[in-house]
Amino acid sequence: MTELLSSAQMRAIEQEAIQSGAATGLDLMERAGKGVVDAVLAAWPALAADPHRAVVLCGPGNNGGDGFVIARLLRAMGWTVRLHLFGDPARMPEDARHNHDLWAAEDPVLALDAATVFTGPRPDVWIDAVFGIGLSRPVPGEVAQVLDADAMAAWEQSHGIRRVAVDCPSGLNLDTGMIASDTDAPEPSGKAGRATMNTVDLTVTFHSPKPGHYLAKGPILCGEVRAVDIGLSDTAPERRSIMEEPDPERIRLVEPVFRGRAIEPRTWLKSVMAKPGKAGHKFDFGHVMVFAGGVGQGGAGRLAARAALRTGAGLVTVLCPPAALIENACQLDAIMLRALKEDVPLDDVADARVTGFCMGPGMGVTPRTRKLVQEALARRAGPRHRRDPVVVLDADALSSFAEDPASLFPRTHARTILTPHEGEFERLFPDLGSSQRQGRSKVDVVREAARRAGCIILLKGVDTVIANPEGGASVHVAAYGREAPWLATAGAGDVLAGMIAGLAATQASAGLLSVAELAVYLHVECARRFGPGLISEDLPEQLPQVFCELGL
Ligand SMILES: NC(=O)C1=CN([C@@H]2O[C@H](COP(=O)(O)OP(=O)(O)OC[C@H]3O[C@@H](n4cnc5c(N)ncnc54)[C@H](O)[C@@H]3O)[C@@H](O)[C@H]2O)[C@@H](O)CC1
Ligand SMILES: Nc1ncnc2c1ncn2[C@@H]1O[C@H](COP(=O)(O)OP(=O)(O)O)[C@@H](O)[C@H]1O
Ligand SMILES: [K+]
Repeated sequence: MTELLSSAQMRAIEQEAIQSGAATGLDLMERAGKGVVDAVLAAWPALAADPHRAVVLCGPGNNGGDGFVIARLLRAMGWTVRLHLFGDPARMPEDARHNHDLWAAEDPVLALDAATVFTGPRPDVWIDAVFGIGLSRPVPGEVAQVLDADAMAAWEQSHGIRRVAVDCPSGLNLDTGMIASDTDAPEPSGKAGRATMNTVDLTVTFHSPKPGHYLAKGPILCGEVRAVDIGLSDTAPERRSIMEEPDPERIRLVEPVFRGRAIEPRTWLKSVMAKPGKAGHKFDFGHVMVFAGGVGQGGAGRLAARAALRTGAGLVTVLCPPAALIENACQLDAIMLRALKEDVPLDDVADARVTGFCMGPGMGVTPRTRKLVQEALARRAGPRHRRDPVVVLDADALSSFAEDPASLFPRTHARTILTPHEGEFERLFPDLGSSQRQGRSKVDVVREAARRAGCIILLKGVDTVIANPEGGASVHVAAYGREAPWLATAGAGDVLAGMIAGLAATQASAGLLSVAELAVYLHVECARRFGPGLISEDLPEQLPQVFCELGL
């Protein structure tokens, strides 16, 4: 997992380095500028062969200061650089001002407006160093015009220009992934409130990536993200072991990376899953009960059940109303089946060996669903188990509490996870819904929801955020080479709920949040492995091959 640093954490680490005498602000700016130039040449080695043309856009703060360093380094390599500044040099912070002066002593500082920028010759490389973590309000109109997606069309063959952002495409908020003028939900298209913001090919950030590179519009705008080392040390770098829950102070990115290095995925899988390398009886790997709906409503539950079995649960049973028994019996083999009559308590059908409940998909939004959820949440660990059964609440199990979410929250426990999509999330947390965020990030609201609900919350999407009540949070993003648009298909969420239940019910020693992280990762791997044409039934069937390819 890579730790994603907020702007405030990044500033604190920088200040610590400066105050301790480890580096000066100028050193850091020089290393940042050099890091960008190196990253550009590494991304497009042909650019290193001979001098090219660059346009560098600089802003009034230290992001602009980085831009002045980049311009100077490219100039020293013989490049032709046109530099445009937004803001008053006299008011720039000291280090940025110093780099401005080094540039201005030899070359002009041009105005940053569309007329001046686009009347110059077509560059090979375009560097956006206008705003970074210091963005505090919407980008001013004249700058927005220059950064507009269509503006570059003023040059011929503009698609061939290599577009590079320093820290972030200017206008992107690195804490939230939103564009400064956004007031509400992230849109999938990258359309900003003002105009369509330009996307870049490469974003070079410093020391560690930031949440905004992965949340909301970040993945649409940033192209590829490279974090370059500028010699800062962090006092809290992934202090925890790989299977521990995240540090409440930090946000982590779900990926097979540990202590800053890529690790073999199997190391991660083995640390989270119970089965690899262990002998045991089927009951040693848990029993998941999945609740299915009535006649004609069983598909979602069956999908979840199949996913639970394929992820490694020793046994999986589908519970359904008696009238739906035949329908389910026709479709299930390895998965067991039991009828649950309307007036029968859960304890009558679930013995002490049940280690997980998956509830919601297809169950129906009914008082009966509410009652069963309450009964599942009241169950405690059986004599052979250390932990209470995991309870995964999805879909109708969540919507059944829409009228009175507060009646659910006192009953949840540490082995409860709610897996809403945005609509279900808004039903339980109306003030945290996507139209109510007002500058709060998806991580902020999921953390708040987890605190309120007293359990783990996983809010789905291209960016999936998982948080626990202590504030630990993870982000998984299906982007940057792991796109999975095939998951936008009915039932994909049911499969995810089943995967979480199946992994957690095995009584793996990793915590539930770590299990959920792995489930989300595997879910996307399954979709990517199958690719176009995927329907939800295909997802669990990919698991054996995905496990194999990940080295299990
Ligand atoms: N913090 C660190 O550790 C490092 C920071 N560096 C660079 O410094 C940047 C942060 O520098 P700053 O804190 O100076 O912030 P920025 O340079 O991102 O922006 C701050 C400046 O922009 C103005 N501003 C913000 N939003 C505006 C808007 N919408 N319209 C007009 N003006 C606006 C502010 O008044 C301020 O003058 C980073 O993004 C990074 O590029 C690097 O030099 C390396 C080290
Ligand atoms: N475009 C996409 N890219 C990546 N993941 C996606 C995409 N669209 C949907 N998903 C994932 O697919 C699942 C859909 O779940 P959900 O909305 O509950 O659907 P359903 O109720 O039909 O099962 C979630 O895990 C979500 O994160
Ligand atoms: K920038």
